[in-house]
Amino acid sequence: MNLISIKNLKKSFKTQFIETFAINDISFNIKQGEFTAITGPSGCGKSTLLSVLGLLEYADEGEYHLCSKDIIQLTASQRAEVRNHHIGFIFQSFNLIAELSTLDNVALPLKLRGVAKQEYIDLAYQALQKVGLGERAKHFPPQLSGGQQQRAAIARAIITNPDIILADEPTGNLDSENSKIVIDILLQLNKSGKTIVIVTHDQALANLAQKQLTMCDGQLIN
Ligand SMILES: Nc1ncnc2c1ncn2[C@@H]1O[C@H](COP(=O)(O)OP(=O)(O)OP(=O)(O)O)[C@@H](O)[C@H]1O
Repeated sequence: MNLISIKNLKKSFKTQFIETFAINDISFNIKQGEFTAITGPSGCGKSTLLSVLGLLEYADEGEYHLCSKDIIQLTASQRAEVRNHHIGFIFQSFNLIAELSTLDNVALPLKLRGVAKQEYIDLAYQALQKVGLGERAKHFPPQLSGGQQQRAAIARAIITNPDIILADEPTGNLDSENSKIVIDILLQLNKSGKTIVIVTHDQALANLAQKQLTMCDGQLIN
């Protein structure tokens, strides 16, 4: 079953003097349970594509079906709802909130859903334990190493049990040892059935994926 279906997708950025076609007529499908890597040179549109898939950016043209739902037609609040229920996002720079404890960061997507306090605390502990961070629940992000922060970000991404995890250069800010830990967690999540799409410059990481989408100048070249 196709979890994601993209057809003739386009997105450009207009500044005063220039229009950049970041995504220029792209079509592809991603099946449930697939591990897909998006690769390509700097500036070819990888992050823009992931942001459109994650409903952080709007496409200009084309079709996007997620879980058979037509995403393009949705209002902003419907998109937020889809994001909260179906998508977990992992960023290169972790994007944890420094003023919240690790536990509260991880619990945030459930708080936004209105889940009861004891339930979100229990689930956040479970998610932290899954990524080997149970002992760090009360620490604040600045008190964690980069690798630990990314594992907390993964716990935040999986706490809602999303259909799909989108990761933009998830190992980009990590040393090789922490990269390996994060990659192993992503592979484990994929093994347990999660659909994963990563953007990466790391060809060794891309080679672990079942499918590679290679971009160049806003287009797919494979
Ligand atoms: N907000 C924006 N305003 C104007 N142009 C943008 C904006 N975001 C991206 N672009 C342009 O769109 C193109 C694609 O950018 P994108 O960040 O998607 O590339 P990328 O492949 O992820 O690059 P990198 O590997 O360096 O992160 C680039 O030419 C970039 O300059």
